[in-house]
Amino acid sequence: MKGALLVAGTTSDAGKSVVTAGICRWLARQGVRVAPFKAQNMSLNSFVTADGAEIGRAQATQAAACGIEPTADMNPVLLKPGSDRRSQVVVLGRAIADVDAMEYGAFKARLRAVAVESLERLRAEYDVVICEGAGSPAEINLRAGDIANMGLAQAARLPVIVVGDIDRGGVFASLYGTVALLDAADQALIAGFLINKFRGAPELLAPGLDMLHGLTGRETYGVLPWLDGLWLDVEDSLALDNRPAQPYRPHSLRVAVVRLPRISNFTDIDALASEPGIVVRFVRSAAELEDADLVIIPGSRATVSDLGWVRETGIAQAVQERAAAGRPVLGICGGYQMLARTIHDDIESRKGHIDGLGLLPATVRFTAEKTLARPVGTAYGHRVAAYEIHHGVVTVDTATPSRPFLDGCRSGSVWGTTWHGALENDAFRQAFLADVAATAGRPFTPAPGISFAEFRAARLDALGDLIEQHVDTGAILDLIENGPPRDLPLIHPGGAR
Ligand SMILES: NC(=O)CC[C@H](N)C(=O)O
Repeated sequence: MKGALLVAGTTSDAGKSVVTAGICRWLARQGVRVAPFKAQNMSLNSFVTADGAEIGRAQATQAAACGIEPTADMNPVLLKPGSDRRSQVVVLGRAIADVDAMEYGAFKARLRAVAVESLERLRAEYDVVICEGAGSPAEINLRAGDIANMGLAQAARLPVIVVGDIDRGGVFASLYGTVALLDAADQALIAGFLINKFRGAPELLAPGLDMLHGLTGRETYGVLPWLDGLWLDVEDSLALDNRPAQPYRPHSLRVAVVRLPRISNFTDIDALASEPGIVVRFVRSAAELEDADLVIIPGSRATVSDLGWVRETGIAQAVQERAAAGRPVLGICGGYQMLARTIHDDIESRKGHIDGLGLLPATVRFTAEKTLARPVGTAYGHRVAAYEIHHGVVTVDTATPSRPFLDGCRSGSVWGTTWHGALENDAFRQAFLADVAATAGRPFTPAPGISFAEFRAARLDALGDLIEQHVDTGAILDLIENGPPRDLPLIHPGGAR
């Protein structure tokens, strides 16, 4: 079979990434040569491909669902917001500009061609490409310049399914309204719907689906049940904030991750979810650090401004007191930079010389050039493969004694590294956690035989199962191969007359 499909959504966080990953996994299991694609992604979770290109983390995970190596073509445009107004624009894996929304408009026409070419290359290489939209296709103010939703679907003649999140409520209005707000040509590509995050009684939903069909002439291809505890690296930070706090148990290792305003690559923490007996909480206040065995300051897209927030919230002082008391703290990339003595930044914040928290003997200097790398090293006697994404270059001050830790250092109970993904390495993670537990005085021993790769594969399989069990897969295959049904009715938007 050969073809493609675009998975759009009524809102951000409707579940497009998860559905795309699920369809990819299900197709790959059928022996189909399939690849994921997202023309334009806005995310602070990114990944470095084998050839050193930066792409959205979700596309890397979807590639894993397909059983293939991620490439820059799978996410040709990545926007990384550094403030409410400005984003770094990454094109085919390289940061090319830092722009506001108006300036970005000027790039768009060029980027549509880039995205369409990437998709064409993927379609030449793979039999099926499952494309993920961005936000909602019914952002009518942005339709003219769109490259990720209907603009892409038109350019590449893609059939489209729209995913709606029933847990938010208003799912019928948003599905109907999404179609009705589009012009006739766009409507002709919208084949039907998927309902996501359903946890009610199917018999109560059924009449609504019939009515939706009557109103739109379009099928609902499936109703996906709510899946608890899917802590997936395909999620964005919106989903992160909806995560309920887990209870601490007496023997659990308690990890508090500082929820920085511009948190990036929080998927680093994901590997901890594979360890039984670890409870991870994202925290915003100093008080919440108190009972944690390990505090992690994760990556940040805006190190200096997030460091300002860390000081304002009192978290800085709490972390300094912890370190003085010999309690564990780990800084990763932006978090590591914050733990340094000084930061020189004329690039990201343009704030010049800033004092860090001074918990590690290190100095940070921001450079215009972005480091994108896939380093391999050793720690605790185990091999560690990781990835790096940063402008700030940290130099460890050898005049002050500290111990090496990955590419960074350890001083007392404070560890710092620029490396993302290190915790995915099983033997290293377990040795590090055992050290943390011993330092914190917590009777926690990592369970033997845990494999993050297997844990991740099992989760991707669960998504494949979700599609297999709850979606009319025959109809999806038909869409992929033959495009949208030809007789789809036009919904007159109505409007005031
Ligand atoms: N990945 C990160 O945490 C990046 C840290 C910082 N924003 C830099 O670019 O250096």
